[in-house]
Amino acid sequence: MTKVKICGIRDDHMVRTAAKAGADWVGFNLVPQSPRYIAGDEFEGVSDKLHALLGTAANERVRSVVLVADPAIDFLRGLIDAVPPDAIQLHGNETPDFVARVREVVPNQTEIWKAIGVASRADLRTISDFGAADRVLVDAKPPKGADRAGGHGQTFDWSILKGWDAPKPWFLAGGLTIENVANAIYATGADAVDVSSGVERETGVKDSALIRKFIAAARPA
Ligand SMILES: O=C(O)c1ccccc1N[C@@H]1O[C@H](COP(=O)(O)O)[C@@H](O)[C@H]1O
Repeated sequence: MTKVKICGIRDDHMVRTAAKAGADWVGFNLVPQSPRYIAGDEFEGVSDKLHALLGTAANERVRSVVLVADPAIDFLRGLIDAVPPDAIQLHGNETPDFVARVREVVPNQTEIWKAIGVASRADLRTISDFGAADRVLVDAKPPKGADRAGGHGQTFDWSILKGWDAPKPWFLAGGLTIENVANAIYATGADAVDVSSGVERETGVKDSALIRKFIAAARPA
């Protein structure tokens, strides 16, 4: 069954909605430039709000992911000490060496995911450099001049994944919607998908019905 991550959730109600709809992961965004940012106001940026959301996810038995971009190592230490998520998603310009450093400071029970923007088969080859990552998110590259690496609702040419021998577990991300997700899974062979913009009624505002429809579309009966 295709696994689904719903990213950019900002309130308890949507955590519960996603969990009840059958999401495998919920993602919380700590990228300040993002419209899905969960403001950090204390403890090196780990806010009470994030703490509460991670607690709700644990109660709802849905796995939690904290999305960061080019974080300071000390910031990650603070995050882990406060309340460790099930995964940390690195969605900036992190190098393979940096990801390896993150792996050293984050306990093994928290997975490290690395997002890679792709537009060609050559971009896919860079993935094998990220040996320290548990999973990769294969996402569209951001538009030119964008202030953040993801969450733009843009797809990429899925045909570049044809015949790809993935070196590790991976997600398909980038512009997935209730209309295109089934076709995207068919075209790429992805067994896990990640969505943010595609389940929003307006930028940064998740929609319960779209979350339910997206998960149903990713897992047709
Ligand atoms: O959602 C954001 O604003 C965001 C900001 C910075 C880095 C990543 C971000 N989102 C991630 O991007 C992909 C694709 O999102 P979309 O479905 O195309 O909106 C997804 O993994 C989000 O987690």
